Amino acid sequence: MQKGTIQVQTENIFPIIKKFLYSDHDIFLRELISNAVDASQKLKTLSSIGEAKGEFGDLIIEVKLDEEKKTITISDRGIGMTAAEVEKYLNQVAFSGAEEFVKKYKGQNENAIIGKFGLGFYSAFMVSDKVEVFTKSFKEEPAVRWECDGSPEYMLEETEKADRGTDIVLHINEESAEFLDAERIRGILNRFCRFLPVPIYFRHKEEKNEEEKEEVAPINNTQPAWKKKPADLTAEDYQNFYRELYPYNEPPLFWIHLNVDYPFNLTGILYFPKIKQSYEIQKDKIQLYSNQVFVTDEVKDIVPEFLMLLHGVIDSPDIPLNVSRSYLQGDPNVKKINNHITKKVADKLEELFNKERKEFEGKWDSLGLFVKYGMMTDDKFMERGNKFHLFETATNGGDGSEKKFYTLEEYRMATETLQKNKEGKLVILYTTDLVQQDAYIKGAEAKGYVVVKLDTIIDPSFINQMEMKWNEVHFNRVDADIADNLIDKQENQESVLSKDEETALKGLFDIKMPGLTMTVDVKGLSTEAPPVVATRPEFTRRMKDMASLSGPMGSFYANMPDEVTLTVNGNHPIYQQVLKNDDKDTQAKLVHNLADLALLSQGLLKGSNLTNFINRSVDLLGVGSQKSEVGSMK
Ligand SMILES: Nc1ncnc2c1ncn2[C@@H]1O[C@H](COP(=O)(O)OP(=O)(O)OP(=O)(O)O)[C@@H](O)[C@H]1O
Repeated sequence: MQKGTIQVQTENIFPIIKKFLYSDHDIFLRELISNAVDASQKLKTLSSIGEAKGEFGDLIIEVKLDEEKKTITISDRGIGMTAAEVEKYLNQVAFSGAEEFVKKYKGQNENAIIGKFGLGFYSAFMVSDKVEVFTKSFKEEPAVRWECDGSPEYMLEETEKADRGTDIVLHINEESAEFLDAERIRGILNRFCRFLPVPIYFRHKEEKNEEEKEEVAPINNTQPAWKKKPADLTAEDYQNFYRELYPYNEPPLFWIHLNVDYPFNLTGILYFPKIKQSYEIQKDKIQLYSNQVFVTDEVKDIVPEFLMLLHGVIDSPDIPLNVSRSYLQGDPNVKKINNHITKKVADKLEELFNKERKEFEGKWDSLGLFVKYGMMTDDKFMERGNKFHLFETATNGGDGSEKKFYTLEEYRMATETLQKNKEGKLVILYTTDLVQQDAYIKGAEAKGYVVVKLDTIIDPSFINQMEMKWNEVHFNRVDADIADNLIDKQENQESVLSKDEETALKGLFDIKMPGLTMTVDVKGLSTEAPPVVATRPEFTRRMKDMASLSGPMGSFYANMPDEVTLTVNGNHPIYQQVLKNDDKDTQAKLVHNLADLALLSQGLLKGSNLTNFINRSVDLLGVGSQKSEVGSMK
């Protein structure tokens, strides 16, 4: 057997690193500034344990753009490197001095160090023909200059440098000329470095004036709210931070401050935004940071799908950032983080619900969306959500009191006696349109039923899913049947019409109308109920609604005729007259009009059907008055 080490040819591997290390070239600046932050943090750590002596002064980082010389220089006042360290850290690709430092100084705030892989520095070659490093260690050793043109050969020599720290000079290559633009650099700094813990100043050639230089403010906020202790923050602080992140948004509803040390490291603030319209929902508003370095705002694999509606910041050094994104889903830390966030969000909602129910109800318009979405997509969250998911009543019940909110349990208690069907299932009555379904809501309320409002974009799917997930619950839209039949209790009603009369009446209502498939049912309802009620069976209506939301096949189904049931109230006095009318033509027209009125109240009378109704009504008015004239002449 033979064992050995695979040989890697640097000449071959170097171009690959340069080209494929990061797909996004902007990140060279993030990597080099992260190194400068690390160098500054290391100095603080060493000084705190007495290994670095003396004053270390202002640990600022400067980014200088020189358009004429075509250079970008990143300078720090951190620990610097000795010649030996340059050899070790910069000449060995994938040897991370950061990792070495973290291991050596475990327990000394090592989480503040960003570097991990020993590759970041090489991203400089993605945009440079040549990279120079001028560095002077905090140790009493001469400064050195390192130079490399991106080939595996480098140059290292002693040099003069007044201050401790490192200057990295990038000689920007031709293809990367875009980075010689001050606004472009400012944009990258704002994106990646906005919350780094060391002040960063951006200077470019135009600001030669020394006085002006003093006035330039750091581009970053070194102490973002999520890094502070919740106890040290007021509501205003949280709101201000939200405004800093999203200057154009309305103030958030509330927020959750995340702060975990174990078993993984996670800080952050998640905000619940105010949502006025469900179509406004924007995903991908959460920003992901690693040690205050911006990483991405595509958090798809890190937060549960339904929580992507939230806004804010998550910061974790434990999320493997440099690895391929598809790997994230399987990463155990990511899974734990996911579960933790879900739990925290549920905790917060439950706490608000228990402690400030009125306020919670007031925010239900926006909150409902998260809660429902969460309950549909995450079974663990559903268990929690059952406690604070609310049904809002359609109306205030006509007694001037406010609208009521019920949890499922409360709804069950309030309606149990009236709203159980013959199978013992609880029937939840809902409306999707307060105006359109007004008559039906009133009808149901008159019977003592509680109608709730489920009118948002996700409610149709929510209803379908909850019927499967909740036991013994059935949803019926309030116009799915006449009020008497909404809860299927199999109670028989007496009709004043004889069997023959019922058959005759049913025959009269056998009307054909384009775009509608009608079923007619003659029943004895109360004399006050309308003469005809049009209802759309829950099941077929739902199918059609769902179909209209989905692709081309969907629109095929959506264009199928509407299915309608006409319930003819045989007890209504009008039929005594209609049945006695000898003028068959007028009789047919009267019946047709009664059917049309019912369809009209369901919004189903359209196009030629509507035109016909109008013409027929005019006709009937004419016939009616003619007849009475004839009568009076007699
Ligand atoms: N500005 C600097 N000051 C002092 N040391 C530095 C500086 N830049 C780089 N180094 C040293 O060079 C090493 C290699 O840097 P590099 O960016 O390649 O890797 P890293 O920061 O360790 O990890 P990552 O690939 O995650 O960025 C660093 O760990 C550090 O020891």
